[in-house]
Amino acid sequence: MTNLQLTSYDCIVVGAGLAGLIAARNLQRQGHQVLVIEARNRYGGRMSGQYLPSGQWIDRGGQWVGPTQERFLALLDEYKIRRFPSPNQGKTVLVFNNKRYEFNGFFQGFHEGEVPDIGPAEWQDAMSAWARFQELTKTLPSGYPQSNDHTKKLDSKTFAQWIEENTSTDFGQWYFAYMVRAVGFLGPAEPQQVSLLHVLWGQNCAPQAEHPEAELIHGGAGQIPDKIAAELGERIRLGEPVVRLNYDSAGVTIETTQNTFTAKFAIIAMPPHLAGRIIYHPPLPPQREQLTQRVPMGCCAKILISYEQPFWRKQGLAGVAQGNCQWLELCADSSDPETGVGVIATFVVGDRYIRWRSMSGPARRAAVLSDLAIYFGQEALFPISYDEVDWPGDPWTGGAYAAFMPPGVWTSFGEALFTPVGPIHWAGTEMADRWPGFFEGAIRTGEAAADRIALLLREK
Ligand SMILES: Cc1cc2nc3c(=O)[nH]c(=O)nc-3n(C[C@H](O)[C@H](O)[C@H](O)COP(=O)(O)OP(=O)(O)OC[C@H]3O[C@@H](n4cnc5c(N)ncnc54)[C@H](O)[C@@H]3O)c2cc1C
Ligand SMILES: [Mg+2]
Repeated sequence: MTNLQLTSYDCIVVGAGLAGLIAARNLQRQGHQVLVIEARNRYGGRMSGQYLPSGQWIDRGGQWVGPTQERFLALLDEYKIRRFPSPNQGKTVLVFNNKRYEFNGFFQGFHEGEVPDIGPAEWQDAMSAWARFQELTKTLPSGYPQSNDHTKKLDSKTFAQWIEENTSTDFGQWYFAYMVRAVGFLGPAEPQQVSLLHVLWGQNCAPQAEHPEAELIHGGAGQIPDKIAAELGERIRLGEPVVRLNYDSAGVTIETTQNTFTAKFAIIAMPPHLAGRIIYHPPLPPQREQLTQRVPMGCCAKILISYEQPFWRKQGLAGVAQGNCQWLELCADSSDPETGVGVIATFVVGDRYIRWRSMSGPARRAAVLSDLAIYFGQEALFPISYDEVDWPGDPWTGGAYAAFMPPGVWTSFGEALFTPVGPIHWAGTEMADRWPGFFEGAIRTGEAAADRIALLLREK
């Protein structure tokens, strides 16, 4: 038995991640009665931080912001949160097939600066395939992928198939696998798991060329949820998973594990697979039911390793590394110059994650540190702290950084991602048409959902 709460709300927002918090805050600012219901005992979802004993913060979820992420930048400015350029002075390390290279450049699809000394045929193979990839992205119109003959063809292929057809060297193959596995394109995913159409779409609406990792935040992105939540005060309930949602044209009745609430509208602000776990009555349209069975989260753990100092700088290294090592394909310097502590953020992704997660805690740590030593030298073996964030093992997220589309999903079920069902509206970074998978996408969908509900409330 759950307790029926007598107040009826204008809108109940389910999920206090960034999208849900923004939606609720914006509705409340317009004078509407809102309630936010969150499963976890904390706000923020994938926006989550922590201070270490050293005084250095770490972001357990997302951490970076880039110059074209306008809504996120506006939010940072609104709360007077200061940023700093992501440290990248010095050489990048590339380790490919057990050979180590240092170079004054970087590549994640498009490349900048010096080219690594990988061999002209290998580099040329990657670059000419990149040019073809770019050409192919231009064949998609802007906005969500529509369903037509062209997109259906692209959606019938995995990214692995495209890589196979367009590269002829080991390095060329890895160049693209790295992009989808380490960098993301929403997911991240192993290339054989993701639709070519999805990758092309990700490249169009969230391109690395716009430098989404250009800046970091003093004190971390994880400080933001508390600031938004402070404005909502008592209107957020933590530790109450929503289990059931009944709806009709008059509104919604929402059951949590403890209580029952009613409202005119609901915004479900979470990744699609979690939205699909709620029991809806009447059942959702079959297209939506089918969609939420098909949108998996990326398989990725984040690891933050800190050191007395950013020791790699003494060797002229940037703290940025990429390569096909056994566990780590991407490392990034996340040291805040104001603390002096050295922090490397890294990820274990895809099939590497599955193997790594089956090992003991000490073995996982040893695996990560030994790869760091290959990239940055023996000092990497002696951190002052080591934090693993196992997002796939966390039932209230289920993976990182975000969800991705396997073949056939966009063109058969894509519309259900954002189409409201009666009084139920959707939000969350996965359904953004600009910067999906990023904080920016989450904010955009939260703002859009609040705008739509505000309009509907005026009409009611
Ligand atoms: C490791 C990692 C690194 C990332 N790096 C970056 C980065 O550097 N820059 C960037 O811009 N983005 C990054 N991202 C992505 C960014 O964090 C997300 O896009 C964003 O935080 C998603 O917000 P959201 O509100 O859409 O979803 P979430 O944050 O997932 O919020 C959903 C909320 O719903 C709650 N919930 C789920 N089910 C229920 C239920 N039944 N009842 C009640 N509540 C429920 C969850 O607990 C959660 O709080 C990263 C993410 C991860 C995980
Ligand atoms: Mg969030």
